[in-house]
Order: sequence, then C-alpha cells, then structure tokens
Amino acid sequence: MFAMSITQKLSTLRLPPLPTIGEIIKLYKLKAEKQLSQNFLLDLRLTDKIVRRAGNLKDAYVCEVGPGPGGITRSLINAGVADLLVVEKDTRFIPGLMMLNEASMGKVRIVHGDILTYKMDRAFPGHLKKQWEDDVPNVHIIGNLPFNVSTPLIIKWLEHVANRSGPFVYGRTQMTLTFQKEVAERMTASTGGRQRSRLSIMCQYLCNVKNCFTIPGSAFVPKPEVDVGVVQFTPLIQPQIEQPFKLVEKVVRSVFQFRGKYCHHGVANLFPEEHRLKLTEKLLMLADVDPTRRPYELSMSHFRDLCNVYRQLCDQDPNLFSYNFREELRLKKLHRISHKTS
Ligand SMILES: C[S@@+](CC[C@H](N)C(=O)[O-])C[C@H]1O[C@@H](n2cnc3c(N)ncnc32)[C@H](O)[C@@H]1O
Repeated sequence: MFAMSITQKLSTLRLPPLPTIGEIIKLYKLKAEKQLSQNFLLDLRLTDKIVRRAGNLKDAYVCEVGPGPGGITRSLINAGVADLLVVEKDTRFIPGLMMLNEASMGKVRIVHGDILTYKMDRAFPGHLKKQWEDDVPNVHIIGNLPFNVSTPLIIKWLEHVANRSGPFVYGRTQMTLTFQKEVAERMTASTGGRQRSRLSIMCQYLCNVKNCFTIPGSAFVPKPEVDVGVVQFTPLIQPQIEQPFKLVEKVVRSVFQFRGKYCHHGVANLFPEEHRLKLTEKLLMLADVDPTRRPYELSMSHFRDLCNVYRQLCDQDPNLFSYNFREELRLKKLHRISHKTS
C-alpha cells in the first residue's frame, strides 16, 4: 500500500508542471489562434474533476480528443491510465505532448490528425473488446473540443453507436465530452422541456446521457462567450428506437423543423406534395400521435412509433425514403426561374 502510494506520487511528480497562463500564451501564440476557438483549461483541479467524472481510469485505455497544451492529458496520466491515445490537429501542440509522453514513460501515443476522419476501430488492442450486452469496456473517450467540432463529432459517433462501429467495436465505450452549456442542456432535455430538440432525441434514443456539471467560461483561457457543460454518454444495451440511424435522423429532423408549431407541419415534410396530406394523416394516426402536439411535447415512445410506422410506409413505397423536401423546394425554385427567363 505504502509502496504503491510512493509510486503514484513519483509518477505525478515526474510530470513537468503545467506552464503558467503567461507562458502558455507566449508558447502557443494563443491570441493568434482565437479564431480557431481554442479555449484552454489550465486549472488542474478542473481537469481532474472532468477526468474523475469519466470514472475510475486506473489502467484504462483512453482516447483524448484535442489535447492542446495538455491540461486534461496531465490529469489522465495522473489518474493512472494504461494507454493514452491523443488526437490533435494543431502541429504547435505536438512537441508539448511529446514532452508529456516522455514524462509518463511512453504512455502517450500521439496522433497528429483530425478526429473527424480518424478511424478508431483499430486504435486499441483487440483483447479489450466486450460483447454489447456486457459491462462497459475499459476504453474511454474524453475531450474538450471546439464547439464547432464537438457537435458534428457526437452525431458521427452516435451513428457509430447505432452501427456498433468505430470506437464502439470495443463495446459500449463511454464518452465524456464538453459542449456549449445550452447544447449540453439540449442533449439531456426531457419531454416538454424548454431545451427539448432534435439533439435530445438523437442522443437519448441511443445513450444514457448525463449533464455532469457546468464550467464557467471564465475558467478557460482565453475566456469564451459561453459556459461549458461536461456531458457523459453511455450507449444503451437496447436502443429506444430500433430503426436505422439515417431513418431516425430523417424523422426527428423533419418533426423538429418547426419546433414551435403543431407537429403535423414537420411530419408533412417527410412526404412528396402529391400524397402529403393523406400520408401525414396516416402516419400520425397509425403512430397514435396527436397532430396538434408541439414537437418538444412528444415523448421518446412517440418518436419510436413515428419511426416504426414511417419504416412501414417506406417498405411499401421504396422511393419514399429518398424523398427530400428541400430538394423538391429547390427544383420548384429552379423551375420558376427558368419559366420567368424563357
Ligand atoms: C478547446 S481546445 C482545448 C484544448 C485542451 N483539451 C484543453 O482543455 O485545454 C480544443 C483543441 O482541439 C484541437 N482540435 C480542434 N479541432 C480538432 C480536430 N478536428 N481534430 C483533433 N483536434 C482538434 C485544437 O487544436 C485544440 O487543441
């Protein structure tokens, strides 16, 4: 016990101290990169708090996305991870990350690349793979990314959850990520809530989503305009909607197109103009959804029923799924223009 705590202390001490804010600004020319939304967390108590919320990471295999100057990276090393894969797009941070790798005796694997295209299905040893129905695997994803990357990335990873691909070939890999506070609230909003939106359904039909805590914008350097929410995602063994991701995405997007209006307005966009009225009525009736409910008042089981019935309609008409309301509008507009000019 005594020997272990000495070893832990030594490995903590071996890490070079985090540079001061002034040093960071000088080293990484922070001001110059503000347009890239690089907001750093330099307070080790906060980075430790994020890492603690990810669970017990002793001997864990972790992918950190966007490590930047390495605040969270240090907390992860101090938590005793076995293997830390960091994916960073910006070259300027690679030397600092190499320094952390040396200090942690080779625990940090650095990928200089873009997380939006990086393939994670072979990133960790195969023996870590668990069955989907088993406990969560000892593989974690963690990160504080710019908001313009974290939202498209979570949509991409949700699709991977649905298909059990990418980071989810290891099983129900947990993710602990930061988002703009309002986005974090949308992800976790319940039926009828002010923030209930497309993201609420997309996240919650596949994952148990927890809004862990909020970090004030003032804790970041430079300070962003907004506060930040730390959100944890644990994939569900049984998704709440059992239809292909793209189909769920299409239905949910259409329904929320007019968030404040009765839901039949959005549902109607799923169907070509000539059959719109009839099919909208049919879908809402078979799914037992009141057309005068607002989208944010619909529960997960309403969305499940809407997706299941829409699937039946698509099976009856193979052209239906490829119908795109926006495309129809675009063609109409083109037609009008060519009519005017001829
Ligand atoms: C908001 S900063 C946070 C840095 C660090 N994690 C922290 O908390 O201090 C986001 C980091 O993600 C990196 N980044 C941005 N887009 C990325 C992408 N597509 N792939 C990998 N890294 C990215 C940026 O270069 C930056 O280092």
